[in-house]
Amino acid sequence: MGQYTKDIYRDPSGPPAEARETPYIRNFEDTVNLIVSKEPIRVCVTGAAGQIAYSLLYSVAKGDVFGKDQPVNLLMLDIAPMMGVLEGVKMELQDCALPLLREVVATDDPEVGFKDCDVAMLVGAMPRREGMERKDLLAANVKIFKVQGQALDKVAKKTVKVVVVGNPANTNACICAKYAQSIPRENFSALTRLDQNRAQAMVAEKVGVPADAVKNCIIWGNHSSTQFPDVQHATVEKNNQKMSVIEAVKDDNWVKNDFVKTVQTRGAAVIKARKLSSAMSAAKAIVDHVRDWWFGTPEGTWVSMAVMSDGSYETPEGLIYSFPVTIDSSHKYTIVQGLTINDFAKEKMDITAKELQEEKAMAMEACQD
Ligand SMILES: NC(=O)C1=CN([C@@H]2O[C@H](COP(=O)(O)OP(=O)(O)OC[C@H]3O[C@@H](n4cnc5c(N)ncnc54)[C@H](O)[C@@H]3O)[C@@H](O)[C@H]2O)C=CC1
Ligand SMILES: O=C(O)CCC(=O)C(=O)O
Repeated sequence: MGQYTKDIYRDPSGPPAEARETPYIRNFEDTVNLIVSKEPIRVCVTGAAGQIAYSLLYSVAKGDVFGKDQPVNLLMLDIAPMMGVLEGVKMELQDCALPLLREVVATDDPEVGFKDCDVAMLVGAMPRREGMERKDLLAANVKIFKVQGQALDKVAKKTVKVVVVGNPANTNACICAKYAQSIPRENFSALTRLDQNRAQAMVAEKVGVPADAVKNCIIWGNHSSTQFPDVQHATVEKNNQKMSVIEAVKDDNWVKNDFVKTVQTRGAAVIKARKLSSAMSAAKAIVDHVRDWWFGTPEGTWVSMAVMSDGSYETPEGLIYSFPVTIDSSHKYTIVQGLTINDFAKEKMDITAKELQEEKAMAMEACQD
């Protein structure tokens, strides 16, 4: 991949190089100057030869996640038998001629893939097939995350932000964090944004508004069929009026039954229809998750992320549990506090916590082998 230099894009009529320490935007050329003046960040995507990565890598490389002025070095990790395929993905990325894309590395060595990385998107793992629960993947996949945790611990930046996507995502993230002791716990998360997006889209359809008119749907707990999609605190804007989703939907039975069940089992429904698990929507959700972690959440809105439980809402500490969080401009998230939890919600939140405790126990055992 050719390296850009500031000189190639310098505006000849502009100030001399020494006066350009502070980037400014005046015209197209100055925008390009701004891009070339930023240091590339190092982003690792694992499972890079797989179906989710095929959409995700393009989005990252074209600026959907870290912004249109942030160059990226892509570190693509997969297993040895996939190196041929990965070379093809690398060629395609190069052939996109993307201005933000700098170095592209294809490797099967986690210590190369995670070297000095700023962000790690851990997608690589075995996907489930029709009829399986995500926890059926546990024994096979959890060991991948032990090895990757150890490698992150050794070679990644201590500020690295990690999102685990490979299932069972919450428990894999828990194991990854456990084996990366030198990296703060709060730097590890698992993806429940796809579930949030599904919930948001379902409510929007029910109310008859665009998806972005619905805010603050929550996913509590595990990215599994025990998760609790909750719209008790969500809002919707319809005909220039903001109201609660409960008020707009006016169907308590739907909110408590059809809605919850459909979101919980949407992954399985996609597998049944496509004979493959969600990929386009998963890649979009990863983009949403990491973009919000990087830039922060807009005032008055929260997003769902599975993060290390600190006991908020009486959840057991030490699980990677999905909560509503707000994020500030320095990448720090805070679990939203003080939401009213009714008996219906409490029961659902406990069920998913119990499943996570069981998964964690099984995962710890699998990691002893
Ligand atoms: N949390 C979520 O919302 C979602 C999670 N998923 C999960 O994401 C994972 C990936 O899904 P797809 O991309 O569809 O699967 P895929 O089978 O198309 O790709 C997975 C890739 O991971 C690679 N891989 C396996 N072991 C690896 C290792 N140790 N290191 C690096 N790469 C490794 C495989 O060689 C393959 O290229 C699955 O576990 C799936 O269940 C999928 C959709 C949503
Ligand atoms: O359902 C699965 O096991 C794979 C895909 C997934 O996690 C999802 O679509 O939510």
